[in-house]
Amino acid sequence: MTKDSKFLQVLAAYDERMQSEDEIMKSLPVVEGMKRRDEFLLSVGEDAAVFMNTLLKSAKSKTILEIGTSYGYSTLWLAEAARENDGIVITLEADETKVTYAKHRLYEAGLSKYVDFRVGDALALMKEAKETFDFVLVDVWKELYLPCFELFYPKLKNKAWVVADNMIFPTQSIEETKRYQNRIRNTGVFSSVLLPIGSGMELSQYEQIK
Ligand SMILES: C[S@@+](CC[C@H](N)C(=O)[O-])C[C@H]1O[C@@H](n2cnc3c(N)ncnc32)[C@H](O)[C@@H]1O
Repeated sequence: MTKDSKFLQVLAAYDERMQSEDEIMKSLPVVEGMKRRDEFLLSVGEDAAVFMNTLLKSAKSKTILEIGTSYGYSTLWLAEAARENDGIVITLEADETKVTYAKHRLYEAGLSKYVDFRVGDALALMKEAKETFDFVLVDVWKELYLPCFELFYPKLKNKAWVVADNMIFPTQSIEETKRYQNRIRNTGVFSSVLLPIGSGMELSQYEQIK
């Protein structure tokens, strides 16, 4: 993994924030943690990020959709691959404060040019989107996985990759993520596998019926 120094500096800042947040989150009762969830990065974590970054580069994916920017940790990794692929990350987030932070970090990493930040409700933004996608990361609140899928499915290019996070953890949202998993597997047009990376990722590749 060769990454430039600006990327590594920004990554170190995220890692520092992540470590202190992990301690706070561990000390909070589940209900309190849920109430305060907007304070935290809630990132996919490094293993999942490295996996997606590598996959994007091998697949040479150009039009990358991220549903759930949060504070931009996963966006950083997707954008680093987009730069190599001469592509773009379109990232959707409802919370403007988080987007402001993410924009600042991506600017520091020298990757702003490769990210199109769209602020608002992901479902509305996806309905408006004119693009078709080579890669989608689904990492929004879990009750939205299924409605999000119905909106991006018609916008997938042939052989597009779709990654959905939190298929294994947290266990409280397993019912919702399972519903997404059943839906994508039952279409019959995706090859899909559950990977024990990070919080569990459903990796699916779309293959158009000829
Ligand atoms: C798990 S976090 C994303 C983490 C991020 N992908 C990362 O790895 O750094 C989920 C994000 O989805 C956002 N979100 C929730 N509902 C949304 C909606 N309807 N439209 C857009 N964003 C939404 C939340 O504000 C939150 O920041």
